[in-house]
Amino acid sequence: MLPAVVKLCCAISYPHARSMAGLKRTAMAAIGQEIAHMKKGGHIFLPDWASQLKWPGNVNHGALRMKDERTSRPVGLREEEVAYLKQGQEALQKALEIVQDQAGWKRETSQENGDVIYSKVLPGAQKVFRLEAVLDASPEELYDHLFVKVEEMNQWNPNIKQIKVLKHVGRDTMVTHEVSAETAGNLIGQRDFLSVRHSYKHESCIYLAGGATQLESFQPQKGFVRAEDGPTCIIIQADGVSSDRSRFTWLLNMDLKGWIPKSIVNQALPRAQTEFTWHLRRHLAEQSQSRRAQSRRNVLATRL
Ligand SMILES: CC(C)CCC[C@@H](C)[C@H]1CC[C@H]2[C@@H]3CC=C4C[C@@H](O)CC[C@]4(C)[C@H]3CC[C@]12C
Repeated sequence: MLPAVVKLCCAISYPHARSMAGLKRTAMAAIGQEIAHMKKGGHIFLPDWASQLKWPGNVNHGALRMKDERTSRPVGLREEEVAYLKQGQEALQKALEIVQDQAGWKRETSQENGDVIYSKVLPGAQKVFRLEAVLDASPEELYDHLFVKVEEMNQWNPNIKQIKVLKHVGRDTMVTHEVSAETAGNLIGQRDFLSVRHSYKHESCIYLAGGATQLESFQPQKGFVRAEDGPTCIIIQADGVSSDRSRFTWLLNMDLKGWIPKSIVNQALPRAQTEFTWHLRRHLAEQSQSRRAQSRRNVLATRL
């Protein structure tokens, strides 16, 4: 299929390509070479430039423009896998653009523990929420709970009924299916989501991005309204003061679909963020408690 499409494109562009001169011609030749490389052995080998995303000019995460040492290496990926990787990278880029555009954010709630939720209405009337919190865990630990052990999330978060990884693409990208739990009063029925999730580590920052996707073998299921999550991201930054603390920024950008009054959705979403963070904190506290108990047991065992 791909070779046929490439041939067709070449045929269509041939008259234009012939009349090109100078740099344009050189660029055409380079693209042609890359396509030839990509076809090798039925696998698509990502060229170096594939990981170079187009970042907006004045972002403070501009360092992301540098190469990601894990994806810049040519990796043997199938065509479909490359598509998921690209979707994940694009979700990250779009989500960061939303987070970093400082205009128009309104404070929704601020809590005694310092957590703040801001909201903003995007062009097209979609309202997004941004939670800022400081958590008692290192970035690696949060990455472990929120990305590596994503399938265990429903064990500590009752708002998530079920979560399954349907596909892994390398270490940093996956396709997940989530089912939300019933909400209090059941004003909003259960939703299911099919998302591509992508993680990106850069220096002391970890990014977890997500966006709605499709999988042919996984059509919307009867009885569920398929909602759309993303482009969304969580940014985890090491806290300057302590290595066991992280700054947590979470952009919730969710289209719940179905016929629910806007006012209800706009209350449910920041509440879901607050609850999620509450359960995450409780889980982290339990984890560090059981770690401490284990190390006490280890000390005792070595003394005996
Ligand atoms: C308002 C009601 C109907 C929906 C509430 C459920 C929401 C809060 C749940 C459903 C699915 C959940 C997501 C499932 C998977 C991930 C990937 C992980 O790496 C970070 C958290 C994240 C992004 C979850 C955030 C919370 C989430 C969006």
